[in-house]
Amino acid sequence: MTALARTVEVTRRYGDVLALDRVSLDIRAGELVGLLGPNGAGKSTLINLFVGLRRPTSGTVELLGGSPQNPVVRRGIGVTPQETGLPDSLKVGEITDFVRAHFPDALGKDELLDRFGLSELVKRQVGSLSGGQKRRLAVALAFVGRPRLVFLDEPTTGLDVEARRTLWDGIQAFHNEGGTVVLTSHYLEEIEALAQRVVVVGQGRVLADDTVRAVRDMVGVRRVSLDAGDLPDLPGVLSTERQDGRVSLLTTDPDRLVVELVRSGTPFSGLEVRPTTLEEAFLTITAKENAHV
Ligand SMILES: Nc1ncnc2c1ncn2[C@@H]1O[C@H](COP(=O)(O)OP(=O)(O)OP(=O)(O)O)[C@@H](O)[C@H]1O
Repeated sequence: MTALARTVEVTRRYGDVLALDRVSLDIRAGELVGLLGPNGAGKSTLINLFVGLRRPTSGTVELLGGSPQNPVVRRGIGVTPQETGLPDSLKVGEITDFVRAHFPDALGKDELLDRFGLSELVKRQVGSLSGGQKRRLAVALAFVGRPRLVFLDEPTTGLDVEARRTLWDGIQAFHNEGGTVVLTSHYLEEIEALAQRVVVVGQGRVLADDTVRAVRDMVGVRRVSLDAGDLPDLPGVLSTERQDGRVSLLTTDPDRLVVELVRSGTPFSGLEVRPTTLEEAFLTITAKENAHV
């Protein structure tokens, strides 16, 4: 498969901060790749290097067979950075037309707005939109120029469930037609809904590059919380915290843990099992790995 974007041994420093550390990555045509990792992992830096907003300190970045610094090359991509500023006084339809005018074969306005559930907002000024609506518009605009490759940095942060699903549908439709997508997310759920390939980034390095399933097993840590006194030794516990009589256990196998807890006859109440944040999962896994060194 052809690589549409590639980094080779890319390092990026900001002063003393090593944001990316010799990252080599190929984004192949037709892929939907999720970049997953905790805050400060280097995801945005990687996207910014791919789209030419930053240059590497060392190593090379290729985009669509050329340099990301070349504006002609960049015309073939769509980008929604983590933060965007759209002019408040323009209407949704006007902004869409403005962006469309930059591309020779732009997507029709109605089609674009329909795809991203924005049709009813076409006459609204951007300043009057909710945060979530603005974000959806910003993401939609990445698709205006019929790009071959789209980079979305945390496309759905701050969106409610329904808005998130509408965006996912728009992104998925583009991908189903053969489009290539790279998106960053903190949400494993989002990556699972969209991507086949997950690249886990941590401390500037690629920690894993695999299928969603394989990575889920790696970071699929759950938090089991309960009100209880002393607990017996339970299987598969990665860490234990206790606060005000409430115990929180992190585990990759909550079912087994709860079965063993019940079997032990230990009195407890208020049992709750919920996903951990990715950050918690990473901290746990890293702490465990370090403990074994
Ligand atoms: N312009 C900058 N100047 C100095 N340090 C920076 C700059 N941009 C990023 N960094 C640092 O580089 C590291 C990687 O940041 P980056 O924004 O790429 O991470 P991220 O994975 O996108 O994080 P988040 O999920 O919080 O957006 C962090 O330590 C960050 O503080």
